[in-house]
Amino acid sequence: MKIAILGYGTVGRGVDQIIAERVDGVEVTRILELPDRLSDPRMTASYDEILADEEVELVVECMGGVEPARTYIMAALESGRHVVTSNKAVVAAHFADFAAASVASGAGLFVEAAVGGGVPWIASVEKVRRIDDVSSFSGIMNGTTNYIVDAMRRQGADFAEVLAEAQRLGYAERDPSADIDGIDVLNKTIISASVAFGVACERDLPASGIRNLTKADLDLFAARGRTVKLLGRGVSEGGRYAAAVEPVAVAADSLEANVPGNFNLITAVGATVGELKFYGQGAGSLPTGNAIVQDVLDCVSGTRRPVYDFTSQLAYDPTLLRADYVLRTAAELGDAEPYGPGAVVVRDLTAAGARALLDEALATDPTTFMAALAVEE
Ligand SMILES: NC(=O)C1=CN([C@@H]2O[C@H](COP(=O)(O)OP(=O)(O)OC[C@H]3O[C@@H](n4cnc5c(N)ncnc54)[C@H](OP(=O)(O)O)[C@@H]3O)[C@@H](O)[C@H]2O)C=CC1
Ligand SMILES: N[C@@H](CC=O)C(=O)O
Repeated sequence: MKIAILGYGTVGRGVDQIIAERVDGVEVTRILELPDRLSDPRMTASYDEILADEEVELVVECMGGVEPARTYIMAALESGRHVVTSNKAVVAAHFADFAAASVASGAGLFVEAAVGGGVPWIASVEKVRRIDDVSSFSGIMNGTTNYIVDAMRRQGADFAEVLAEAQRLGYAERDPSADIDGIDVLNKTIISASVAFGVACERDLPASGIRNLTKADLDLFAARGRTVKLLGRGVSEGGRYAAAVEPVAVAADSLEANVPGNFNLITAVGATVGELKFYGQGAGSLPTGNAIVQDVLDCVSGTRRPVYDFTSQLAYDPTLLRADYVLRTAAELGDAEPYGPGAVVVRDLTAAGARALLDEALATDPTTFMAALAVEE
């Protein structure tokens, strides 16, 4: 099969390298690149030229961003080209439109690499759903922030320095605010909830990140047998679902606490299968390129052709996610109990209520950090 790659950055190069070195029967014949960087005979700056090439049957989109990625993906699907994308921002924003266009034209839509980098998460959730409803999912879905927290915790590294290293290694988003403010995990959580629950997921989910996390915060939690991980979570029960993104203070001996570097660990729960955990590199050129090439191979062989159906009648109910929350803040908060030096705990908040409380605290103390307390098993 002849394919085109849109965007020749960290992920696009990884895809090209893996196909060139390890895959027979797939050829990258076209690459969309910016006009001042046409360094390879396969490159063009014209997407129309790629669409006009009838030999190209599949388009790999790894440019990032919402536009023009949305327009290019829709045009490919409408022309009957299969689409494989790693771009969670555009999928989270337009998943239902892409799914409808894919069904209408019969072209395949593959989004494995958009969540969990090299971890085969999306295909596994699809497989779980052949037998079980997914009752919950939860996990570390961002390599950059896991890399940062791991280095701060194990090496006492400085937040800004280690973020710069994650950028150098190709883990971080173009604007790393998306990583450290939880936006990247929000997009991945929306996609995961859509696939896991078969619902057009609410986009306005509670989300917070680790921008204000300090070594002192990690020490505070360590003294209580915990560490902090940024988690995306979703739950579905009784015809309702909820999802959220937030730092969670997990037990120091939990699997999540001990996930190193750029690795992700995502858990799904189904009635008959029970708990399943998926672990691997969540970011980087070759792991993410691998996930894309796996999708390409599924498409070429016809072994997997996801059909996304978002017609489930689940109602969004943010009260399903509740926890106790620790805030390290100089702000005075009602209903708060002491937790440690400079920190308080507020009991039994919804994730949405906690996000509102965080905003209130940030208005007084912009350095406030908040984490949910994971229930001790
Ligand atoms: N890096 C990773 O580990 C992972 C990334 N992803 C996702 O994959 C996508 C790509 O990420 P990544 O490879 O890291 O990003 P990069 O910025 O490294 O690569 C994107 C490339 O696309 C180019 N580009 C942007 N717009 C256009 C356009 N209109 N025409 C042609 N080229 C264009 C960019 O050029 P320029 O830089 O000059 O704008 C850049 O070279 C993103 O959606 C990201 O979220 C998903 C999983 C893991
Ligand atoms: N910036 C993202 C890249 C992969 O999705 C991350 O760090 O996980």
